Amino acid sequence: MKIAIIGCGNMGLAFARAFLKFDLVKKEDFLLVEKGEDRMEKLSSFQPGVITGVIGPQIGTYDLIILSVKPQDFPSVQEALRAVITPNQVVLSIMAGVTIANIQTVLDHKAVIRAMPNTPAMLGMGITAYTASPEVDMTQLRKVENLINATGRSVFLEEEEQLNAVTALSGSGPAYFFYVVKAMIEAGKKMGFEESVAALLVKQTMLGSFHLINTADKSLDELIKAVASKGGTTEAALKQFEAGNLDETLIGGILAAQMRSKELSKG
Ligand SMILES: NC(=O)C1=CN([C@@H]2O[C@H](COP(=O)(O)OP(=O)(O)OC[C@H]3O[C@@H](n4cnc5c(N)ncnc54)[C@H](OP(=O)(O)O)[C@@H]3O)[C@@H](O)[C@H]2O)C=CC1
Ligand SMILES: O=C(O)[C@@H]1CCC=N1
Repeated sequence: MKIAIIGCGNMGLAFARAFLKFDLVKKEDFLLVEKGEDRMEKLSSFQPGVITGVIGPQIGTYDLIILSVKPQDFPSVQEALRAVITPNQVVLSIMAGVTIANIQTVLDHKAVIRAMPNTPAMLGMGITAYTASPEVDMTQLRKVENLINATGRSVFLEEEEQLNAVTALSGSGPAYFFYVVKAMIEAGKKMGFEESVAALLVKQTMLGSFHLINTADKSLDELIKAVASKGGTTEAALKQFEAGNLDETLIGGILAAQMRSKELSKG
């Protein structure tokens, strides 16, 4: 399969690397479109078939076009892409909040898959939810699904609207996790540890706890209870979290992310 990627930043490149790792695409079958000079230089080590700063007619010869620019940069590629896109191509967009209908209209192109991955895709440990316009046939959908699965796991959604919630939950989710880890490391530093020691304590705690969630035959409440002894240290921390409505704050933040995704959908 020949793939053109428009916007080769964090996610565009993570996708390209994952496809290569699983031999789903040959290096020479990539066309990478990128704006930044320094970024283009970085891409050359990747040795793709073509690296370019402009969208030209050659794009029409690729099977799949991945749109991985920021939503606000999408207008900068629309006109050029609309002029060269061909009917048999499939567009895969990972842009937050940009709807299939919008992409179809501005590109005058019907076969569009919209997906929302997350940054663990860089390690092949991402989760991507996706949906497709009816004009994407089953063979095309399966091929793209295989590509997405090289970046981790995936889930097909019937309702495109749900991608706003996915964006808020798992798309942005890694940042919430890093935020909590960072705060815990800060607490460790405040208690007198070197950053490296605090980071080791926190990271291993998060890793082990994640595996407990996945393997222990206990609910999250039971897992919390198993740590929090009556009258003990954990209870003191949890009381403080509750007093500050930490769970409500987190839920509110995630709903704000969903709202932002909906706003982006309106253009
Ligand atoms: N980061 C994440 O966790 C996730 C991001 N997404 C979505 O993925 C998309 C990409 O995000 P991310 O990879 O983080 O962003 P990046 O900024 O890292 O990558 C986007 C790249 O596109 C380049 N670009 C901008 N305009 C053009 C253009 N006209 N032609 C070619 N290249 C262009 C940018 O260059 P320059 O920097 O010079 O502008 C940049 O290098 C976004 O739409 C985002 O919503 C989805 C899921 C998760
Ligand atoms: O913050 C954003 O808009 C993108 C979408 C999900 C993660 N990053």
